[in-house]
Amino acid sequence: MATDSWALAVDEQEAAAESLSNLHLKEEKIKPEANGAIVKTNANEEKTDEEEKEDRAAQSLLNKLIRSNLVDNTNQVEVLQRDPSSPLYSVKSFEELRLKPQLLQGVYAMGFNRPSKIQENALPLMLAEPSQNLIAQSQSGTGKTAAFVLAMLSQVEPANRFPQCLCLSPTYELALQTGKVIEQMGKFYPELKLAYAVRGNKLERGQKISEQIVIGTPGTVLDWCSKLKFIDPKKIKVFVLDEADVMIATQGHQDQSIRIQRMLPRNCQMLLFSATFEDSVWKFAQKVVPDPNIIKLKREEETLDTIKQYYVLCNNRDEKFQALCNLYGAITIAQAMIFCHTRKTASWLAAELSKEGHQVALLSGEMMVEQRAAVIERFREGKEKVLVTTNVCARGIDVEQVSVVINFDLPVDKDGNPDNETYLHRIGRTGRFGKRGLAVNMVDSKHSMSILNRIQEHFNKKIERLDTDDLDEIEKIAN
Ligand SMILES: Nc1ncnc2c1ncn2[C@@H]1O[C@H](COP(=O)(O)OP(=O)(O)OP(=O)(O)O)[C@@H](O)[C@H]1O
Repeated sequence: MATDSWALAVDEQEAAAESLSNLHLKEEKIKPEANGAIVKTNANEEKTDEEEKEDRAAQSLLNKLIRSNLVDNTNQVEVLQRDPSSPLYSVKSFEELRLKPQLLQGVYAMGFNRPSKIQENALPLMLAEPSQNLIAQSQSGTGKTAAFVLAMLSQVEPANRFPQCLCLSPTYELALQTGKVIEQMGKFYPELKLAYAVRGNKLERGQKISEQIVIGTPGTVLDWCSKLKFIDPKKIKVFVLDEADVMIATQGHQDQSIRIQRMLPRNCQMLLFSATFEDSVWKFAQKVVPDPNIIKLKREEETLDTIKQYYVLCNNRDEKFQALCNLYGAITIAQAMIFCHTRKTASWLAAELSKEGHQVALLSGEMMVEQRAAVIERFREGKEKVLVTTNVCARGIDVEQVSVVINFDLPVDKDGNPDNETYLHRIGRTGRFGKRGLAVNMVDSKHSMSILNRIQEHFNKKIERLDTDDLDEIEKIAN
């Protein structure tokens, strides 16, 4: 097994390097279209060390860039009200929210017909009088951004030329994405202006900003509120903490957010949104949102119940490749994702498949975020049917319509043990929305066979052997 442990060491190094390089964002390309906000977009000035290292932010951005629709979620919403007598009810239409006409126009201009589940529950609460605090959790892509943007836009008074709503985002790029939603939704309010408090946006000392909404990263917002005094925090009516889970993964952001929150008036409405609710997020949420109402919408459970799982026994990488070629016709009936452990294997495999005349896409950690988004977008549109990628690179990215997953390498953790969570996450998405999923695992050594056995035991689900030289068997799995 000497070669195995050596390979694992190489893999580990590559995987670590991959996660580090995930945030090589091409900042100068994204230009905010803020009305009146001046933003200097110098990449070097913009990034902090923490942001470089943080790859959750890149995943979140990728998901935002590739997503054009709401994520379907049939799970129930859990609502915990602070005051049980407060009139909390769900709304089924945007009209029922009695939004200002300009906002209703903005919502419809964005193509939204009715509120999403989180919007339906959170909006009446956020718009209630007197104002209420809220902690809301719902998976990425379920409409949280639109929800708090509507809350900010409903409460802002455009005639007042000073900041009234403050929104914190974990990174520059995520701040720009949210800024775009504010601009789109608020476009029928011509007098409304938005400022980006991000590093690189240098204003003259002593200046007071007149934009009614400020969106930015915690460090710069803190400077603008305290040291530089561009913003009077006492005049803020609505304070939003977006992507709290991504936020606290970045060192320093948590403390800065708390320091900003302490400068705000007592009656300022505090809203906190997160895609997940680990303990750390929850603790942070309770520190920055006093007396909260809580809305939770669970992520749909991933399950292996509707998925046919197979393994193919091979002796080496070339045999795995041959087996994959034998399977190719069957797997490309649907869209397939092929996972490799390292970038090197992924690049090799994509090149070999292309040489065989197959059209495949490669998603790799060394690509810039926009390049990765473009690859996933093409795949999502069905322009390529097969996407070759690594686990690190594809972690946390939702590609909903995949119904075939090939583990060219089985998922292992950094100690070389089976990574059951990743296995479930990769495969457990394939059979969603009633579609049947298919998973094929390539095994090429005693070591990988033992990993497969441990995965079987863990999930208590049998993984059948598949002979890829047997055409009848291949036909069977395709149907
Ligand atoms: N009511 C709606 N009707 C139709 N589309 C919507 C609605 N609300 C949001 N969307 C769209 O759904 C997608 C996801 O929404 P949004 O970005 O608000 O989700 P999110 O929960 O904030 O995601 P994240 O956790 O990644 O920030 C966006 O493309 C958005 O334009």
